[in-house]
Amino acid sequence: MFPKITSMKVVPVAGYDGFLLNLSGGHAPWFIRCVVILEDSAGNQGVGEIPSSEGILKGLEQCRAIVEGSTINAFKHTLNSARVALSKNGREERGRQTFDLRVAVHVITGLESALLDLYGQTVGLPVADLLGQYGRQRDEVEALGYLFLLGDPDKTDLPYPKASDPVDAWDEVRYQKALTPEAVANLAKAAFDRYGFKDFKLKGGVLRGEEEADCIRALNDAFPEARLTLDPNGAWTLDEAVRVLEPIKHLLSYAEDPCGQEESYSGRETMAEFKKRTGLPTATNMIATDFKQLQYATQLNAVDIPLADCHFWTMQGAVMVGELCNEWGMTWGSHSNNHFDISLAMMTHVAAACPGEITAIDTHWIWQDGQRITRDPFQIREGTLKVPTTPGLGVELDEAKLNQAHQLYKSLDVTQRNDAMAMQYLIPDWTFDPKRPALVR
Ligand SMILES: O=C(O)[C@H](O)[C@@H](O)[C@H](O)[C@@H](O)C(=O)O
Ligand SMILES: [Mg+2]
Repeated sequence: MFPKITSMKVVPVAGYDGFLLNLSGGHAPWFIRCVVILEDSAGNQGVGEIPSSEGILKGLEQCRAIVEGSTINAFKHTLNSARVALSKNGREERGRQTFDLRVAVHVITGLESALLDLYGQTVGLPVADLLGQYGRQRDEVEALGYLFLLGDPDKTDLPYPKASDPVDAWDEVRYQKALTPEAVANLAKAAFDRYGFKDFKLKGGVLRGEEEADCIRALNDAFPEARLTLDPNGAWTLDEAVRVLEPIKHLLSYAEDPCGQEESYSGRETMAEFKKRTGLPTATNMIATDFKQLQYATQLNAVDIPLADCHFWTMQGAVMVGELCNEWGMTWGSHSNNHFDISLAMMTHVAAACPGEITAIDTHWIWQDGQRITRDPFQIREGTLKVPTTPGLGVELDEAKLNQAHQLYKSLDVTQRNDAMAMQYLIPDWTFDPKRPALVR
């Protein structure tokens, strides 16, 4: 007899964040996530982590009756029932912010992770070994150093974290203003010293394109061997994207969402045109975010690297994208948002199960490192994460830390990420414009 799910707990949590800038504005001093905890009749616990929003919390409640009482080995049936129930809420849009605003796919992923965690513990296999057609493909997953331009926290009265007891340079620079090529190179050096990254990505969509290109030049001077990329989240017009990136294309391994929807052209069309004009490979987490969009992106030859973040593709869906990439001569990668350590584990297992050559995964973890909700978070060493061999996800909740993060969430009265709030300290009345870098007003 397989165990049954005896309870489903949904715990919204919050952690602290720096003043990271992007097209959507500036990160608040906190970020919110949602932890799904399933317990089964064998006494095991399975966990999942996803973004949090009112819609996501409601969507999880909508699935409670489907999940509780279900048998572990029937997890696909359970997920399918959840999918069918959620699809009745109607069609959803990703939106034009840098982050994905859909509900159903996130809800399914939260449940899927916790169910896979439990199923893995029941059959004695790590989640990576259960995913996809082929299971585990590698024992180590490469991560890239995800750098951001940083606003000056002293220009706000918000409770941004400070380097009170820095253990190294990373602990200091990640909380300070960084708006110049030198400051970006310093961030990279500090991140390299702690984590050993071989590749770096700079979040763009903040300064003028040419100024961000200068940051890439500074990164290349500091790390001539590193694979570099710049991601303005589609802020630039096609012409601008070509103008900005053509002079530095020899320094980039690919361009992430350099352009997007523009006048009567779709983002898939402008990206295809960008590739033709520059010859640069492209990556996206904005214009190929479901299988239908991926199909059109592929037909148009708009994207080389779909960044299939498991939080909005589902874990099994993200691996399926990896399998398609492997068959079709594309490269799989993963996007990320601010996250805790359960998500780090989810992304590691997913990346481990994608066949063929994949690109180093995004992770915001370096901005959150030091905060945790599991006992022993996966570590990034020499730019890589080890894929565990223990059954399930290989993480154990730290109830005290989880409760602390939940108390922080409760104290905030925030149910949706909002990057405009902090940005308005830098530029009064600032509002989001998907075609204008955040500081270009
Ligand atoms: O500000 C951020 O955290 C980023 O812009 C994300 O919202 C975004 O999704 C990013 O990770 C991306 O690759 O587009
Ligand atoms: Mg991106």
